[in-house]
Amino acid sequence: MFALTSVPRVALRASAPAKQWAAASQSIRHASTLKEAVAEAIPKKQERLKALKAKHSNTSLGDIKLDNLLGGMRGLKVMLWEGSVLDAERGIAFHGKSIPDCEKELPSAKDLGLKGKEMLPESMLWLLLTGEVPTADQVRGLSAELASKGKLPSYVEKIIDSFPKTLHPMTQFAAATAALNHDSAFSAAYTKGIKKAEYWSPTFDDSIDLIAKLPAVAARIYYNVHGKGDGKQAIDPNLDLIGNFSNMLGYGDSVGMTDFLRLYIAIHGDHEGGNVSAHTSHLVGSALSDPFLSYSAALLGLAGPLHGLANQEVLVWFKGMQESIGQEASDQQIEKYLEDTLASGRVVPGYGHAVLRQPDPRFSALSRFYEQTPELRDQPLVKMVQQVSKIAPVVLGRSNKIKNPFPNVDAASGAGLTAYGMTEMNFYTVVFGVSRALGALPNLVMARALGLPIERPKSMSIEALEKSLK
Ligand SMILES: CC(=O)SCCNC(=O)CCNC(=O)[C@H](O)C(C)(C)COP(=O)(O)OP(=O)(O)OC[C@H]1O[C@@H](n2cnc3c(N)ncnc32)[C@H](O)[C@@H]1OP(=O)(O)O
Ligand SMILES: O=C([O-])CC(=O)C(=O)O
Repeated sequence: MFALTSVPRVALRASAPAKQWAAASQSIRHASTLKEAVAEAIPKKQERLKALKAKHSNTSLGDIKLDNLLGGMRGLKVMLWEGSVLDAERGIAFHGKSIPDCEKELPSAKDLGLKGKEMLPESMLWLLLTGEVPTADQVRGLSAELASKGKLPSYVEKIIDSFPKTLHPMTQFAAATAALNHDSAFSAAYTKGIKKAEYWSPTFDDSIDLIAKLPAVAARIYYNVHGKGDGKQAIDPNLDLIGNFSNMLGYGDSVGMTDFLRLYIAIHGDHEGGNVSAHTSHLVGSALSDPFLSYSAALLGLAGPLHGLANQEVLVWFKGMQESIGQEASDQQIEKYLEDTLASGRVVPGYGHAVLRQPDPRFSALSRFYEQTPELRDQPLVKMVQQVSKIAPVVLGRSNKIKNPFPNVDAASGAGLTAYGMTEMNFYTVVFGVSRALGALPNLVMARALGLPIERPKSMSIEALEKSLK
């Protein structure tokens, strides 16, 4: 369906004049498939990168200090990442668009005539890959394409069914994702000797294939571990990606849950390139591992408690607090519980951030959803999330080491899932993992389109540092 021959010619000529690129970019709104739109966007990016390299190859972007080396490389500008940029004060922007911008501009469930009103993750995927807001028709076409590719091969179903129920769902998710590489178009093309300039095309095909299949992988794990859904992962060709995901998970009758999942998955999709999951997929992909392997590695990073698993940890922490001080706890009791958590040497999950220095706009988007949804507003856990979000910044702010005392997205996300009946907290990071592919995989496509090299930073031993800093 996506043979290279269907790619418009303009996309394949890297050195056409600038005017032509401008025309190509305007025509993206008329591209009928996402692949056509990406093919049209790529030459323009190649041209801009070429111009930057020609002019600024030796321009400094900042010094490297010992603190950077020892401090998890914070603040070092060392990666190219096209989908989004994170500002410490304003939060995430997807090709310059904030979450409220996206909520206004991206085609929503309502725009496609579906039940619900939230923006569709397909719209976000289109924006992340092309930098353009798609039309409702383009999103409808993408939804149909994803639905047509969503079914799992039976060998993967068997692999998932062979896992013990006690194996953490994230381990199952990463293992099944890696196994999908059996049918990787990129691996097959590479083995045949595809040219470097064409790498992006099978990378795109694998990426779309994986994004299409992740909901079914997740739902099968949910069914096996928690017994929800009907175990069949049937796909309705007339539904959007998340409409189908919600059905497979067994929540399809709840418009509220389906729409909440759309918002959740759209806003968790990308958080620039340096976070652990995104960076991992970029790093692994830079060795030309295919998208299934690269994203499997990303999921293993997402499974860490300081990153994506924090959404599970938040619920564990809330449960512990409710058991200790009850559901109707006073502000003073919560303050004391927070102080005790800090004193015990544990982190308060859902708070703090490596880059953000203000409340996470994704937290605000989820809070807005809760406030505007009558069936959620008065749920005890939702109320507690809001209550803690007012007290924790004060308590954490008293510590002189915590740089950001405000809530991040993980502080809010589990409460909505719980309120809609998904009480199995060890599945929450899997939902995050269905989402993060929207950002990580487009970056692999762009990295290959732009010919980025294998990532290989320099490391130093203590001895080497002592010598070089003498
Ligand atoms: C989708 C996401 O990944 S969002 C992040 C999800 N993770 C969490 O919510 C876990 C809780 N938060 C944290 O552990 C941290 O804030 C992180 C991992 C997110 C960021 O880490 P850093 O960039 O190192 O934060 P920061 O520079 O503020 O850390 C300084 C110190 O404050 C501590 N600190 C930071 N946040 C917290 C917190 N929420 N609770 C307790 N201590 C904290 C750090 O552990 C560190 O302590 P140390 O010097 O003894 O090692
Ligand atoms: O940006 C980060 O480091 C962590 C984060 O919020 C994300 O990946 O969504």
